[in-house]
Amino acid sequence: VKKKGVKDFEFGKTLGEGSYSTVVAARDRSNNREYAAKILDKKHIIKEKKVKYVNIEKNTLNKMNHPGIVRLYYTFQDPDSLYFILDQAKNGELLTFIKKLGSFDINCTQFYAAQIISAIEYMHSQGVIHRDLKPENILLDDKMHIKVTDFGTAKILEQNADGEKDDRANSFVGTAEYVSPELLKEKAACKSSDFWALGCIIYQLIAGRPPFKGTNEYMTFQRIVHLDYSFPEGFPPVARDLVQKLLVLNPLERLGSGGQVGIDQLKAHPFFNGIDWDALWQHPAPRLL
Ligand SMILES: NC(=O)Nc1ccc2c(c1)=C(Cc1cc(-c3cccc(C(=O)NCCN4CCCCC4)c3)c[nH]1)C(=O)N=2
Repeated sequence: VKKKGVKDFEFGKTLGEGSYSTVVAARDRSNNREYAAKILDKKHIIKEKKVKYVNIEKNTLNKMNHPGIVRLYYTFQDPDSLYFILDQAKNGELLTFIKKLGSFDINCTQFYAAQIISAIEYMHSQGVIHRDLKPENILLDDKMHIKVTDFGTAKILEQNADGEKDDRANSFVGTAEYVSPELLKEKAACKSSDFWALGCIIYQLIAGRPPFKGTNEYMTFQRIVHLDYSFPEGFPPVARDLVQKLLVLNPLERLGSGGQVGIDQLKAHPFFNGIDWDALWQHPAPRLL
């Protein structure tokens, strides 16, 4: 099969700008299929010592095959740039909808939280921790189903000597409001760190703002490590119980931790009563009101 290159695509409007990448709409000239091209400037990547992150993103995305995770179709380069040809998610970032609507009702929150759990369950089954889950990295496709993206700061848990996957990933990453206490205190993320971020996202979908937000990053970190947050009036009790079981300082005691058993306990939480986990990706998305 001939390897695709820049000439095989027509590039269009900018969909997003990151610190090390620009995402533009791309159309395959041979079949008119639409994609998102994530374009990275080689000089900038090298100068900022981000080559490692580019390889992590390519290696993790190449392992993924799940409806809730953005798919990597092709990679190629030209003299100045690296190109990742990915799924285009027509409706952009979940964050845009949270800002537009203020907050989601319980039915929409339940659906999107379930889709995020399904994507986390799959990532973890592949030995991948995302480490930077947040509404900006959760995209919405034309069916308003989610597609998790931005695996540049993900961690592939390596098989260690006795065949066990080591479960701690060292190096600081993440976005202040969603960073887990263990990452702040021990500089080590684990699978459970993704469930901490889930707790922050569920809180934000209902409250319209993340639970930990200080006037600066340091104050945000202080609030996290001291579990300094509160629920607004009218926060539904069943959602409150779920968030309180996710925003637990000890990663081992956090709902969802403990492998598949932990994830099954999370999926069995009363907040998800009525969710058919097997039909989740065939189910039409609820209308966002
Ligand atoms: N860091 C990353 O890896 N970033 C990525 C990766 C893959 C990817 C990615 C980012 C994408 C970003 C994206 C951004 C957008 C987008 C940007 C700006 C506006 C819109 C837009 O308005 N879409 C129409 C629907 N709107 C949504 C908001 C309310 C009004 C109606 C979409 C669509 N897709 C994408 O489609 N695929």
